[in-house]
Amino acid sequence: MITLTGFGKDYGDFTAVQELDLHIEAGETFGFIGPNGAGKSTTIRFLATLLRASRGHGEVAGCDVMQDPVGVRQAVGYMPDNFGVYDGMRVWEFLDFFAVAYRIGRSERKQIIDNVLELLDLTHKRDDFVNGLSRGMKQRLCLAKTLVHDPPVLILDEPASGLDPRARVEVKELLKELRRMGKTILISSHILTELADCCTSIGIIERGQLLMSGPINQVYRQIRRNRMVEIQFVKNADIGLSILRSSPHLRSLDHETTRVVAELETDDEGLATLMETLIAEGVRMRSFNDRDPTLEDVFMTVTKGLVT
Ligand SMILES: Nc1ncnc2c1ncn2[C@@H]1O[C@H](COP(=O)(O)OP(=O)(O)OP(=O)(O)O)[C@@H](O)[C@H]1O
Repeated sequence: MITLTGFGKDYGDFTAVQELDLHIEAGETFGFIGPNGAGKSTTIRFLATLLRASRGHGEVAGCDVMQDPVGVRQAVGYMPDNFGVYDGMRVWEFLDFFAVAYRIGRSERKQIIDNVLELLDLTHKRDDFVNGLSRGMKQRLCLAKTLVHDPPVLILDEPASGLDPRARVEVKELLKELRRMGKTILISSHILTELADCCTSIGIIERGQLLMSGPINQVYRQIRRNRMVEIQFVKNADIGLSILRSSPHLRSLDHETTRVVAELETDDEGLATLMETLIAEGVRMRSFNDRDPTLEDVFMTVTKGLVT
């Protein structure tokens, strides 16, 4: 649904983005992660047809970003990192303004606006003035305006920045809902916890270079070949411990009475075999938890902290 091939952008002598290749499948929620100044907004603004590439090209929903910007705009709902709202406009008028810009007919507009307000839980604010809304509500309204033309692709630049924890959770829930609706979503952030549980794939960018990208679990696995397994024994913990200690895959072991954290250099098959052996030897467990590294582990491993 979104492809970038050799995309690069220079501002004068400064290269903000080098040669970036990216591929995002339909239905993905892609987290675009990088420190401040890494080149996220530059890439996003190109995809939103607001900036010309210095090299390379891009495609969104089958439309070439440079050759067919109108096609791209029809397919994309774009939320910039800094957005303005107009004074003296009511919430429904703000949405109506964008609906008109997308040439949606008068007869359809009211229903569309009602639906979008309901989805974003803003129905009760319909007649309020936009500039009187809280930051969280303004952010939700801005997300609402990206949806009025029902685009298959959403490109959201730091949609949860500056929000309090409750509003952040609401944004995450909304993203999940939009994914369920079949939208392809590209969301940028430098706040990792924000993206960890709502993305299906991620890309990590630093100093204008994509350091790593792919399905989130694959990226985790690439970072840490060893698996961290947390086991809670109910019976025969001593047998369980000796099985673990004799495993050729064991790299480290941390245990306290009935709870064990074992680091094993193995794959899914290896873990399944271990579980089988434990059960066959009469070890009873109440949990066997293959703990993934966190997004923060991945980020710290991949980036070098070169951009400030
Ligand atoms: N119009 C511009 N002219 C000159 N340099 C620019 C311009 N826009 C961005 N840059 C520079 O390009 C680099 C990448 O900026 P960009 O805004 O794409 O980063 P970002 O990853 O979105 O950062 P942030 O998380 O802080 O928004 C930065 O060093 C920035 O200062």
